[in-house]
Amino acid sequence: MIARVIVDVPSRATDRPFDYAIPDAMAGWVEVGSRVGVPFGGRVLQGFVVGIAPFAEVDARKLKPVAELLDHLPPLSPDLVELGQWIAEKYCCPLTTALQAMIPSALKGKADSVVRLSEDAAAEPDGLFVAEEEPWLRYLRQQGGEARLALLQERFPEAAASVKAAIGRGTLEERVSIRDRLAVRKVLTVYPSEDADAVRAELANASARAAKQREAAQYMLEHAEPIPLAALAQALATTTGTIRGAEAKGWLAIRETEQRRDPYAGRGFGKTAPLRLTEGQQAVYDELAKAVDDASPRVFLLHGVTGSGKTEVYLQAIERCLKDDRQAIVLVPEIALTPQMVERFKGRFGDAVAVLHSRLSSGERYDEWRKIREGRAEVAVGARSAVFAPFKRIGLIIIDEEHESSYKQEESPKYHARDVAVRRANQHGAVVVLGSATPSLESFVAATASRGGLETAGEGAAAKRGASLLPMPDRVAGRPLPKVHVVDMRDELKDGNRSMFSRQLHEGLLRRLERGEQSVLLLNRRGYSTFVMCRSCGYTAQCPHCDISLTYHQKSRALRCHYCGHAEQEPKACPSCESEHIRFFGTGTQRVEEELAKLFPGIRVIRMDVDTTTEKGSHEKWLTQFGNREADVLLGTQMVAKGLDFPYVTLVGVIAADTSLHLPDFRAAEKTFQLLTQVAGRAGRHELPGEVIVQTYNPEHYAIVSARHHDYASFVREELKHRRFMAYPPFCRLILVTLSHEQLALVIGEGEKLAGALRDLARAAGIRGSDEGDGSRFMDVLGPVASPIPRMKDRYRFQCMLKYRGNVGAADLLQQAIAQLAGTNGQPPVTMSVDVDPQMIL
Ligand SMILES: Nc1ncnc2c1ncn2[C@@H]1O[C@H](COP(=O)(O)OP(=O)(O)OP(=O)(O)O)[C@@H](O)[C@H]1O
Ligand SMILES: [Zn+2]
Ligand SMILES: [Zn+2]
Repeated sequence: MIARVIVDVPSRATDRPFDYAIPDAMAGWVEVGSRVGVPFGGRVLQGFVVGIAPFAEVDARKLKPVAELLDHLPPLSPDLVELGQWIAEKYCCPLTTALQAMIPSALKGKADSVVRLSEDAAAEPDGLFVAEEEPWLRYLRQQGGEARLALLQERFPEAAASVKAAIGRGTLEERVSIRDRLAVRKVLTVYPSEDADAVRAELANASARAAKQREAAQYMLEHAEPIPLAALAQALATTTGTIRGAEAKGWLAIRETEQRRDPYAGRGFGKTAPLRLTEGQQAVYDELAKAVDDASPRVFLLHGVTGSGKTEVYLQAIERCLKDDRQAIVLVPEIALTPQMVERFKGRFGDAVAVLHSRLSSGERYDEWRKIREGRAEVAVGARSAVFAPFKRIGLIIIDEEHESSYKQEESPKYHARDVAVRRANQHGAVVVLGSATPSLESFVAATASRGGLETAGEGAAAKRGASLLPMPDRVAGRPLPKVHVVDMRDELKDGNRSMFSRQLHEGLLRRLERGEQSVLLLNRRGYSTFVMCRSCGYTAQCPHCDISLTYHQKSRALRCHYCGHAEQEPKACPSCESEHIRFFGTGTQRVEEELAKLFPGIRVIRMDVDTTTEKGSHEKWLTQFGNREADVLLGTQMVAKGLDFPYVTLVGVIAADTSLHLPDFRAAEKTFQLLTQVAGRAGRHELPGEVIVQTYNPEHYAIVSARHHDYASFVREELKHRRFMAYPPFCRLILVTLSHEQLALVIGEGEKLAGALRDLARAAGIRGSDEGDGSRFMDVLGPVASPIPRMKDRYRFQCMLKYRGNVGAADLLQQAIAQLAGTNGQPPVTMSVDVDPQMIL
């Protein structure tokens, strides 16, 4: 039999299956989805089996055999391999990149060379043409004749020649294996002896000297439960050696067992029972339950205002799905994957929940992943990549806060979890629920297009199957949405208030302090930087390697580049005009915190931003403290806007609403509206009514006006007008190609060639531009133009944008165009990065 293998070299030239013979010993073990080591260009590389065939396409005698099988259970299933093929095609990336994204990082092994003495050489030392006193040889014998080559090299750097010679003669054999970066964690565990009566009898007669050993044996007789060796030693205040002594006497047994890392171990999750659904929830649930029972693929957009009880609907829909003996995946934005969220799922489904997110160690993530694959979990809750959870029978995939841009991966494979989820649901006959209080325009339009007659690009995830809209317009228990006040900061300045807090927000905070209620303060930092500027000449400090302002870090008094890490000292005088009036501008969270302390002496503030949440578990710690009312104010960036549900929060303040409004991104208004609506939704979710104060310099902007009135519909109406006029998604689709290289001329030249090739290919295929024809099917090639960040890490960046509509095969044309630019090595002379359906235009 033949294995078709995709080797783990992410390049265009190797992006196809290569055939290998399956050795007899491995037959039956190698499957589609298996991870193997295969000889390739003089090395052994890791690869995935994507097909098994009876015959090779090349001369069978030239076929090399698969060198090793890396796992006994294949890490990928055939349906995931197929999904990978779809991703590679849609997002223009090598198949290996797509497949690698589906497995935990702990499984991404690296090649490792092992040398061992050949049988003959080991038996017959004289047969070796190396002096017996060679230290490396002595070492090798001590190690039982085998050692990692890297270790040998490290210990005996001078021995390279004689080791190589020995390999050349065949007295040393080299074997290349791919070791996982991380294996299953093993612990030594103590078990009671199988023959308890015999032990009892022996103990009765044993000498008094081995008191501690007897104690250990006695303990195991009384406690039938196995216990880790270290724990037993500690409990008995003795050494592990003593317990091993008892083992030697046969009084107990010590075995190696696998320890599973459970990041939530020891945390009691109070069991929750399903709530009685409100009328609105019930109507939605009924629809979902029916679809889950049907087991045919469907997509729903659940548009429920903040606090409408979407999570409870998810929980009960999952329950329904589990009853059918099918599994469920819940995707949550990384930033919202708070303990609060995890608790809700663990509380309902207990141990059947596996949690996958980036704050887990790679070992923990590996164990959670295996819990899914081995069928010990039925619900996976996780960030973007949890869409690849290795379940066998998926019945339901929920994407909470579906509008979040973090569902799009920014590195290759640049997939969107929403689209992947829809594809995966099709494979499994599963239901997809996209939930949000502020659905993305793409999803909303897809779910209403059939009814409203909107003609759009119509290829989005939701559009494929005609998504159905499920509205939940009211909060549970008739609670009102909070009142939103918009404060015009220009008026504040006119009236002589130069503080970053308007009089209203100041007043609001004061009242909360008096009443012992809590406030959430959001500093909108998107598009905001804390930069250093000279007030005399306007000079701003720039990174010497990237065309971007340096960011000021107060703690270290240093200027740092967020793209390349370049750091320098804060300047004392302006490098341009030598003025001393150079200082840092901008409102970082640190400055807000200082200002709060000044204005409200004794105020207790928890600050959450990238600086205070780097440590593992810090996120969780801050939120627990806030939940316990150990602070008056939770101050933070975007991360305080999502998913939090605290009963004593009655005020939400937005310090600078419009910093994100003027970004050079066609989604700027949409993102601002979403952020404001989401953060406003944190207030007054329980008995106490809430209030929101939004500070802005653009009070008449429709994004702000709509957020103020909780009016999603009017926002969408206005925004769609702009999108249609500018021909942006959802009225077309985009592919962004970024070219980068150290040489500017090369980048521009290749950019011109690429754009030219694309235009020629389009013309040859009979595809017109948007200004010709009726606009229902077109493709425009824009650029090349300098990227918004024109230089990064000393590399110049130019971009081309494909704007298209209808079935034009844009990704395919792009691949062809790039292939035309490729040199003899199969690669174009500059780096090209392709982003299909880009979320970040920056
Ligand atoms: N049927 C119900 N009866 C009583 N309380 C409910 C019910 N459903 C939900 N709740 C409560 O209402 C509150 C808001 O619900 P939930 O957090 O699920 O809203 P949401 O729609 O997910 O909001 P957001 O989009 O703001 O995160 C929660 O405290 C939840 O426990
Ligand atoms: Zn100056
Ligand atoms: Zn830089």
